[in-house]
Amino acid sequence: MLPQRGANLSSSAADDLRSEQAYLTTLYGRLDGLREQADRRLKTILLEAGGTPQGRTQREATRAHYAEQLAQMNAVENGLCFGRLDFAAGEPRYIGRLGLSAERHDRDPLLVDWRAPAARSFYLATAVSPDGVTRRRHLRTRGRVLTGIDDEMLDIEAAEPGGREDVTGEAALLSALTASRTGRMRDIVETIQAEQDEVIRAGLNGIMVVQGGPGTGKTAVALHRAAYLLYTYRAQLTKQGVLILGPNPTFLRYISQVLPSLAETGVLLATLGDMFPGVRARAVESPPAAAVKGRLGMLDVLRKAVADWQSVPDDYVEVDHDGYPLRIERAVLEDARAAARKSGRPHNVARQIFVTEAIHALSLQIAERIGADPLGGDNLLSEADLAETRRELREDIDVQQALFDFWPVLTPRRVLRELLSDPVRLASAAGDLPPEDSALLLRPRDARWTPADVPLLDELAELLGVDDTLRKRQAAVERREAIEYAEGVLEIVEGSRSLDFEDEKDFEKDEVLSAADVVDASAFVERHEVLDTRTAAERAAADRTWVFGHVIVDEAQELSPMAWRLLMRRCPSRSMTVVGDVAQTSELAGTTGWEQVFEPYVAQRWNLVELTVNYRTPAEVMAVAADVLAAVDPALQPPRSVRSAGVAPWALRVPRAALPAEITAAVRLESAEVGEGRVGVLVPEALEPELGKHLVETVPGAAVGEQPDLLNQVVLMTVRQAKGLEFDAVIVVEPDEIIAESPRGLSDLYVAVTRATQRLGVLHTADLPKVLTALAP
Ligand SMILES: Nc1ncnc2c1ncn2[C@@H]1O[C@H](COP(=O)(O)OP(=O)(O)OP(=O)(O)O)[C@@H](O)[C@H]1O
Repeated sequence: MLPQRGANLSSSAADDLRSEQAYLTTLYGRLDGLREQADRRLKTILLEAGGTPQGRTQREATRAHYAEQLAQMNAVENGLCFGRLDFAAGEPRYIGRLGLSAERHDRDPLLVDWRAPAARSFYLATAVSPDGVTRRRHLRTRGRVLTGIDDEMLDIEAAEPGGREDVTGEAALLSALTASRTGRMRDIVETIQAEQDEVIRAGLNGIMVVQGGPGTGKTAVALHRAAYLLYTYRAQLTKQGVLILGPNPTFLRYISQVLPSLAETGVLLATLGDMFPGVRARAVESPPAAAVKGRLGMLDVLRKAVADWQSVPDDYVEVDHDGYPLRIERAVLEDARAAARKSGRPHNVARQIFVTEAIHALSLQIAERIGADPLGGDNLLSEADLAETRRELREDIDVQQALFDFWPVLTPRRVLRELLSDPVRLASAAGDLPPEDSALLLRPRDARWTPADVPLLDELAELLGVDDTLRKRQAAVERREAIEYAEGVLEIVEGSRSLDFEDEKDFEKDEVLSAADVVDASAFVERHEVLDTRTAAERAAADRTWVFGHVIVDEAQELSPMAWRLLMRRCPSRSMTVVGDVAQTSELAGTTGWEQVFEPYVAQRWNLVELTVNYRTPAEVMAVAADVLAAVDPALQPPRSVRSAGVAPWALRVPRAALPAEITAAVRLESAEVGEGRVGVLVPEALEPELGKHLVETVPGAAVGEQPDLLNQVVLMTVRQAKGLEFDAVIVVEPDEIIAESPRGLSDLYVAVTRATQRLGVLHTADLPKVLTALAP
């Protein structure tokens, strides 16, 4: 029998709770049933072995399918069902993190996935435009227990006085917004707002830019959009994968729980520093140096740097070949180089042409010496002799080495490392780069990679290319060896056939097939080749040339033009969601206008969507932020806060010598105010070491350093590190220094003050900067 779908509209609150709990229990029962079924099937598959290569591939796909189903069902254990819609006519509809079908297929689903079209009214219906919905109900749960119900009546007459038209599910939304932060971002699936829903459910094609002020839910929307796209275009996107690019590893950890809680794991979360396989670029460098690396002017520098490795001798070099000295003249190498360059192929690929041309010229030189007709006739060497001469030259180690010296096989890392650490190479490649810029690039040879190096490495990988012939030759050799090995194995099997069965009296040898009867050596190799069982995201992470089905960029305003080139290469279909705020740009090579970014790639063919409501920062704090924003650019509008916190932001002037101790005191006070919540102390870069050291000495468990753990209750960091994060209480230290530290200092201060979800305080030793005078006592 179908469970009764909840209570009718007139039931009492207690009845409602009871009947909704019963429905929840039914849903969990169904989930458990499906989970057991998937688990059983998975175990059966894991016990199967052998079979044809095709059979094994199919089995692997089925295994992955059940494993994924199980992971999804485990992920939605908390908050499985969070909403219900009642309609003027028909059955109520329950909305959850996952769809659950009824056992009988002719019945309506028990639970509708939040991403399904049938769930959409849950996010869009309003009293003015109810779309047939009479009531939206939010179910609050802890584990499998229902703890509360929030109802919204959606007919105008029944609407509560004072209710707001601009938000849906106001009670549930406010409860989510005022909850203490935990150091990990939560999903917002229960309270997505209409303007956010539009972005989340937009189609897959084209570039959509989501511009929104701080706290408008850009990150939340980007993550939910990834989950929506994977649900709606699953076949396409699980194969190609979805990339989410975030600003730094701390931020990635902060958002890392959101997609798993939505039962989606097939997404690659990465920073720019992760985008070159084999390199984890984490070192910090000066913002001006990063800015130079981010500009398109670097393209010419890199091209020249590669060309500089294609050298020629002043006059000639001499090698020993076949017992005779062989002169390799400058002119021969110049001609070979010109031919290779003319091919337009990447350096490592064009190398084949260089070598072929040079060897050809040298073979003629040798023919001249040994094949000259003493009687003055044509050269005595035949075409076959010449081919043999070329083969000998090719195989001569000394010749190979000489040609290698003039056109070496190069890796991006080597070229970039040498370029940035060798003043002679840098000066030669710098070209039109102003000397002060190229001076910023120079660094020690053993310097660690920085995120701004990654687009340069990627660009060099394109300029250098990979000479596949060697790799293919190597793969063919390996396969030949594997077949030889397989033939050996089959011979052993064949040889041991009589031994295996010799004790069996009634054994009819000819009736038993041995391995060699059913499989030849090459099929044997295929069968034993390891299947690639990695997900698209895992394979993409290891492959520089991977092309993603969709790319989502967060804090996109910080990316440099060189970084955009890298990203566009990963997404030739230009299926992208780009979220950011041009008022928050800190990176000097970042952007302050989206047109500049996309014009070169898609001209006008990109969409701009704006988010206008701030869900994070209360009105009192936003009033302070608005003054800072006006100083960044008077044309920019701050987003509208959805709530006020009832707490006025404060500022306190303290003597410089007392600053560390005053921070500790303020942290203690704010910690007491926010209870379980988080306190963030945002400081100028220059003061971070000193103030961080003092804080960890005086506040046990405070997190500081390059990648502080946000799970700690108190975290001290620079504004740059705090990009995209939030804290219940924020203490901004020395705002005038934050402004002075960078040409984008005002934007940095804007970011700093908008990190607060409840409380904001400012500690300063000099006069308050003009933009914060509203805080003066
Ligand atoms: N519809 C919503 N329901 C509940 N919480 C929401 C909603 N939208 C946003 N939030 C919350 O508001 C806060 C800010 O969201 P988010 O970090 O995505 O904003 P943002 O636009 O990326 O901000 P910033 O530009 O400052 O990084 C988060 O705590 C997020 O969970």
